[in-house]
Amino acid sequence: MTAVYYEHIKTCKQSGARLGKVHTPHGSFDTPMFMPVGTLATVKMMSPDELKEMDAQIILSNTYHLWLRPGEDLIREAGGLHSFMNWDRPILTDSGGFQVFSLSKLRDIDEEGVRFRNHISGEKLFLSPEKAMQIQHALGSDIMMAFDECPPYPAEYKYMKDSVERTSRWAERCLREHEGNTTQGLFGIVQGGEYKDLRRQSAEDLVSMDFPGYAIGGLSVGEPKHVMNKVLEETMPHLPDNKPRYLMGVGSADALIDGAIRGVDMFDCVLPTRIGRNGTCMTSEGRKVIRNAEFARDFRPIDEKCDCYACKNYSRAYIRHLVKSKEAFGFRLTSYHNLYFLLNLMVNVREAIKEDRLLDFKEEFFEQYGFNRP
Ligand SMILES: CO[C@@H]1O[C@H](CNc2nc3cc4c(=O)[nH]c(N)nc4cc3[nH]2)[C@@H](O)[C@H]1O
Ligand SMILES: [Zn+2]
Repeated sequence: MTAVYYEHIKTCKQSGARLGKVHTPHGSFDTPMFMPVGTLATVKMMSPDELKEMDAQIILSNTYHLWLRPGEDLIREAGGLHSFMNWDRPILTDSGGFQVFSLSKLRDIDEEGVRFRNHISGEKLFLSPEKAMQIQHALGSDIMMAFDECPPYPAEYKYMKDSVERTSRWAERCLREHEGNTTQGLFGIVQGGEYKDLRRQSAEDLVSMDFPGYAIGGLSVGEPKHVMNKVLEETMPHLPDNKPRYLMGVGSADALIDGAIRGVDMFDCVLPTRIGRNGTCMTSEGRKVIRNAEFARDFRPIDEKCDCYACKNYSRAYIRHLVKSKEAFGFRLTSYHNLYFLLNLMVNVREAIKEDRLLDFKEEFFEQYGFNRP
């Protein structure tokens, strides 16, 4: 049995979405699942106890950021990321490719890897498939990601084809570097942009290398929602049913539901904590910008249908006051609620799959959230 493996529980008769579990060396998690992002070895503003309180079953961290600061050697000396950040449940680490492209201006890519400048110190750096594996080995994450190129959206067909073929060659180099490692699972990342034939080629290349799981990359990079859904529908048939599928960087409520319907098992996004830090909350009636004047004397909870710590104990007026005053506790409450909102959404999605009614759930949720409103 590999370090990371998928257990299929059932498929929703109404939607085709699947209920499952992913088993890892640090425990298992239910799918479909949302994974809170802890880029710099912390899910911003949240303690591990609070994350457990909201039943976060797996969190993310990031190779690029931790390599730059504090450095993978220090984390290895600490006994790995789990002991460094006191999190004893599963951790998934992204491989750094995407972050190089989204954070470092001066960079160039060739067969060997990516040369770029450290976005903090400006020093010249080089990241290769092998280096990305070595860093994740030092971090000790349960699920590692292959080193890939996530081309900008949109990208020319020729560029995308060359990039997909290089990403497949890089995936082989990652597997070679990872050989013999029995305590960490390595996922391949499917690329190909919005080109159906390139998505197929990328998926077939990676499936032939027999990864324990597959991510769908190159999305949530500014493309319209219908393009994301189309790419998912065109990619899923080429991925095996007995392995997890992870849609990278996706985190709005509607995208999580639409992704689960199209067979996605794992999601991550910085959205809940990022918008929480500027005083915006996800609620069952859509997003509310709690810092707005309309909430100054509103003594209701953020979301009257939410039973999270923030909604059980504090009002919109109080949280608005804290956020306007730049009080950290205010951002802790909005972050806590937003993470809870998405984790709880996935609890409801899993329930709906169990009861073969995920399409009905989607309709009810979209109606209430206001997605269907013209
Ligand atoms: C919508 O929020 C913005 O967009 C990002 C989320 N979107 C996203 N797409 C991704 C694609 C890939 C990929 O193809 N490969 C690898 N290795 N990692 C990836 C990570 C990704 N994250 C947030 O960071 C935020 O800035
Ligand atoms: Zn709440």
